[in-house]
Formats: sequence, structure tokens, C-alpha cells
Amino acid sequence: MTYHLDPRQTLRRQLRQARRSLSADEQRNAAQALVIRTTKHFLDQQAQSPNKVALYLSNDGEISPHLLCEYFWQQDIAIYLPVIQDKQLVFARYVPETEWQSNVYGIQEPTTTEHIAGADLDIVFLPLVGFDSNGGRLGMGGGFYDRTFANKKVDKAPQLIGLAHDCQEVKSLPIEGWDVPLQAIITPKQCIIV
Ligand SMILES: Nc1nc2c(c(=O)[nH]1)N(C=O)[C@@H](CNc1ccc(C(=O)N[C@@H](CCC(=O)O)C(=O)O)cc1)CN2
Ligand SMILES: Nc1ncnc2c1ncn2[C@@H]1O[C@H](COP(=O)(O)OP(=O)(O)OP(=O)(O)O)[C@@H](O)[C@H]1O
Repeated sequence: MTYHLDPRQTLRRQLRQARRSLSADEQRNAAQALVIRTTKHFLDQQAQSPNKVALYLSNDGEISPHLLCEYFWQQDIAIYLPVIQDKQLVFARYVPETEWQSNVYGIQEPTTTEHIAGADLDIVFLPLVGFDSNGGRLGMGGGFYDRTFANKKVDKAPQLIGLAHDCQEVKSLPIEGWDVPLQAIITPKQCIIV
């Protein structure tokens, strides 16, 4: 019997290992560079300031958006976090008083039962395992972001921006039909607008 290794699984393992190998210092510097690059991106775009933005709590070596969160709070922009529900994501408001519970993967989620749909957000910052310069995204393999933002109505679609360390870039990702493309990817060293 022969076993065929799924190329996405192999890549996932390598890239997760790479991001987990970053030191605490490298993670701290990356989070600082990320907030500088993201605020610059908003200034360059000269777009209207968003009202509702989704972030995530970093896990498994992901680049941390916590400084970005503080920046948005200062701007009175509402922050939301993903909550797994029926194999999709809904979004719960994140405030300093938020209470927490763990989801099946051990990632903290707000306990509140008040949720909004992905389509009601202005910008979603997505965690990712790998990215390419065409907006391709490889996630953790649950398909949660893909299911949530598939078939979205064109008139009500949030902007999807991936956040990553530079070591998570690959030349070209093996993309599947269900993968939702990113409109931008921001890393400590670059801002790719697709
Ligand atoms: N910070 C963060 N939050 C997120 C995501 C994410 O990628 N990052 N997700 C993005 O969709 C959702 C959770 N998706 C996940 C999918 C798989 C695993 C994971 O660790 N899988 C383990 C085995 C899990 C198990 O115990 O059964 C693994 O592959 O090693 C984690 C999160 C929602 N929240
Ligand atoms: N729109 C969809 N409808 C139904 N199933 C889907 C959809 N999108 C993805 N899936 C399923 O989810 C599984 C995982 O997809 P994939 O490997 O692309 O996840 P991922 O993008 O890495 O994960 P995540 O978005 O959770 O970080 C796939 O096997 C696919 O069958």
C-alpha cells in the first residue's frame, strides 16, 4: 500500500514549525512592525475608517495582532473575535471586560452569545499558516474562514486581509476551489496588495 502525502499537509507542517520556532524577541518585534505597517496601509489607502474589525487571538506561533487591537480601541473601532459555530465562524465583540472560554482547539473565545455575521464586518484580519503573493491562503485546515466567507454577496463583503510572519511566504500555494482569496497580506516586512 502506498501513502500519498497531501502537499497542503506537508506545507502546513513545515510552515507551522517555522512560525513556532520564532523567539519571544522575534515575536515582539514582529507585532510592533505589524502595527506600524498596518496603520501605514490605512493611511496610504485613504479609505474611510472602518467601524467593525475582526482580529484573532494568536496561537501556535501566529503573528500577534494585540498591538493592532490597542490601536483600534484607541480609535473607537469595535473589535470582534471569531467563534466557531456549526463549522463556520460568527464574531463576538471583544472589550476589556470580555470573559473567556476555550473552543475545541484550546483557543479562547468570548463567552457572550451575542454574535454578528462575517458579512457585517468591514475588515477581517485572518490568521494563516502560509500565503503567496497572489492572495492565496493556507489555513489550519478546518476550512472555517473559507466556509464563512464563501458565496458572500458582492455588495456586503468585508475586506479580507491576511496577517503573517515573512517566513510564512511560499512561491505559489496549491489553491483549491473553495479557498477565499485575500485582498491584502501584511507582514513585518511587506504589505502585498493583490
Ligand atoms: N488564532 C486563531 N484562531 C482561530 C483560527 C486560527 O487559525 N487561528 N481558526 C482558523 O480557522 C479557527 C480555528 N481553527 C483551527 C483549526 C485547527 C487547529 C489545530 O490546532 N489543529 C490541531 C489538532 C486539533 C485537535 O486537537 O483536534 C493540529 O492540526 O495540530 C486549530 C485551530 C478559529 N479561530
Ligand atoms: N465553502 C465550503 N463549503 C464546504 N466545505 C468547505 C468550504 N470551504 C472549505 N471546505 C472544507 O474545509 C476543509 C478544509 O479546507 P482548507 O484546507 O482550505 O482549510 P483552511 O483554509 O486551511 O482552514 P481555516 O480557514 O480554518 O484556517 C476542506 O476539506 C473542504 O472540504
